[in-house]
Amino acid sequence: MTAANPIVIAIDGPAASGKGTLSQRIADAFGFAHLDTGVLYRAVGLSVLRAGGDPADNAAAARAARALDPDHPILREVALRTDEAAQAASKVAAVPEVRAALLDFQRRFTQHPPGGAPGSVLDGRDIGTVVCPDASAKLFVTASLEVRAERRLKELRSRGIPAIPSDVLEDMKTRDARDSQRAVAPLRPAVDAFVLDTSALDADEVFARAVDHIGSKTGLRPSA
Ligand SMILES: Nc1ncnc2c1ncn2[C@@H]1O[C@H](COP(=O)(O)OP(=O)(O)O)[C@@H](O)[C@H]1O
Ligand SMILES: Nc1ccn([C@@H]2O[C@H](COP(=O)(O)OP(=O)(O)O)[C@@H](O)[C@H]2O)c(=O)n1
Repeated sequence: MTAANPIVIAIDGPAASGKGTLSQRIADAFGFAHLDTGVLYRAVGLSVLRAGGDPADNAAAARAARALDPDHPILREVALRTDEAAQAASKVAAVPEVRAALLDFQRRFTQHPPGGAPGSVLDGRDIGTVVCPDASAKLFVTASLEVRAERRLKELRSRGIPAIPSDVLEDMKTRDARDSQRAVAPLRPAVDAFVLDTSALDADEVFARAVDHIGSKTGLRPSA
């Protein structure tokens, strides 16, 4: 059975800041479900490309967003991790109809966390500001552009996806700019978010600080 008011932890930040890594650890530690919302935008972008369309075409992007459901096989493809999918994602992400369709998807997840979990952790760009403004705790995870590009390069190579350092850095700059400057749900910390610069912190240190913050907001401690 799902709790009446499931807890939501919101984790936002720019590309490769460590949001996904932190979110999964928090979800595991507190027994919550995790939704990487970037995957939804990547799936919409990739669907449009696969159909031979242009991710900046509002109608095509909106159609793909409305067709996405939690069982769609594209959500599990390795191709979602490529720069091509990331760029397409940040284009469809500027389309208001896409954001509206994905808002419903995300809210359903928080209201009924899979597996009857008592709460959920969502990571993205606008979780604390738009998707879950009433989240129990909000974190904004960031790091310098150079550190983030280096992390993404290592990650892509470890997944067997070929990557050129200067391209990865440029991709990140372009997406940061597009995500921060768009009219709808731009990337920015919520006023009540705890901002965590991870440039000089390893994943364990980031996790420890996040647990302290979540504890101070909710009174909860990790159960695992
Ligand atoms: N604090 C950290 N220090 C070093 N590497 C990290 C840290 N956090 C995450 N990483 C690594 O950086 C890469 C990007 O992290 P990820 O969590 O996917 O970022 P995001 O979800 O913000 O795009 C991954 O390979 C991850 O293992
Ligand atoms: N909540 C979200 C999540 C992602 N996005 C968009 O989707 C793109 C890919 O998101 P992501 O989280 O997978 O990207 P990375 O941080 O992993 O590089 C971002 O550049 C944003 O344009 C968004 O607009 N809102």
